[in-house]
Amino acid sequence: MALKTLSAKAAAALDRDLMCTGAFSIDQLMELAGLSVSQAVYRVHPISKGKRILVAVGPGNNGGDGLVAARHLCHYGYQPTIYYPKRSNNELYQRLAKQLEDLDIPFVDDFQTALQSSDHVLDAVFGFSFSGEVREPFPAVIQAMSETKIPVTSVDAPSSWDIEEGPPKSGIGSNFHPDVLISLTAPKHLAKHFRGRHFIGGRFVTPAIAEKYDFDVPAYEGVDQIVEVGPDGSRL
Ligand SMILES: NC(=O)C1=CN([C@@H]2O[C@H](COP(=O)(O)OP(=O)(O)OC[C@H]3O[C@@H](n4cnc5c(N)ncnc54)[C@H](O)[C@@H]3O)[C@@H](O)[C@H]2O)[C@@H](O)CC1
Ligand SMILES: [K+]
Repeated sequence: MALKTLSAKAAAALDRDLMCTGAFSIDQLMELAGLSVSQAVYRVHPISKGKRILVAVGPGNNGGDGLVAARHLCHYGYQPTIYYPKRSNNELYQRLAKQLEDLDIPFVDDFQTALQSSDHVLDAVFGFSFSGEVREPFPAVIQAMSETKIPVTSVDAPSSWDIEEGPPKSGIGSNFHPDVLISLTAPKHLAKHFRGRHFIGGRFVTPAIAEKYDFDVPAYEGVDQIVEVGPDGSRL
């Protein structure tokens, strides 16, 4: 058995398909994505390992998943802190941020300082629409996540990795190897280069969609929104 993965192009088409033919709204997909991410963090980093979760939030939907996950983590009893330097005018993200502010979750401007008093980092900077060289202000964030001894969980992609090819050969991101990856709906090609703990979240996909995009829907258990898989995609 081999891990079935999607290109960035297929992942974007799948997303559109879920919303057009699948009748899901973006809010729903983001809520399900963020819920899966929160469960993966709970699985790898139970509260007994430390409550302080630093969430690095990027400007797109990957960042939105991070905002949703932070809300769920707060309700589980964690203390999230949000680094969100490029706020969008998009109403959806503004509502997600407001929901966090109403829970008194702090937003900080200095990622490196916040990192020093964190127990776990959630990397929700870039997902499958990332391309090119990392632009400001994110190079220092990727560098800090590469160097920290604090465990890092990446949402959908280790931020700065090429979606098809994996880690860059040199420069920013070339030494970024997060401990955990949670692939949303289906792993992207870069997952073949990932060596940490790998989870899949996407317990809403119809068999027809999975067949159309040729990926495996793992066997979820109980009320779980995530499944941990090995390098070949089989359930652990
Ligand atoms: N079905 C799914 O799989 C779902 C996926 N979602 C999430 O949505 C993500 C994709 O979201 P988007 O398409 O909004 O894109 P991303 O969040 O991957 O990133 C796009 C943003 O990053 C910026 N960016 C791209 N390259 C950059 C660079 N080199 N330097 C600095 N900034 C850069 C873009 O300007 C844009 O603002 C997925 O990876 C996943 O996390 C969910 O929110 C919804 C459901
Ligand atoms: K990410």
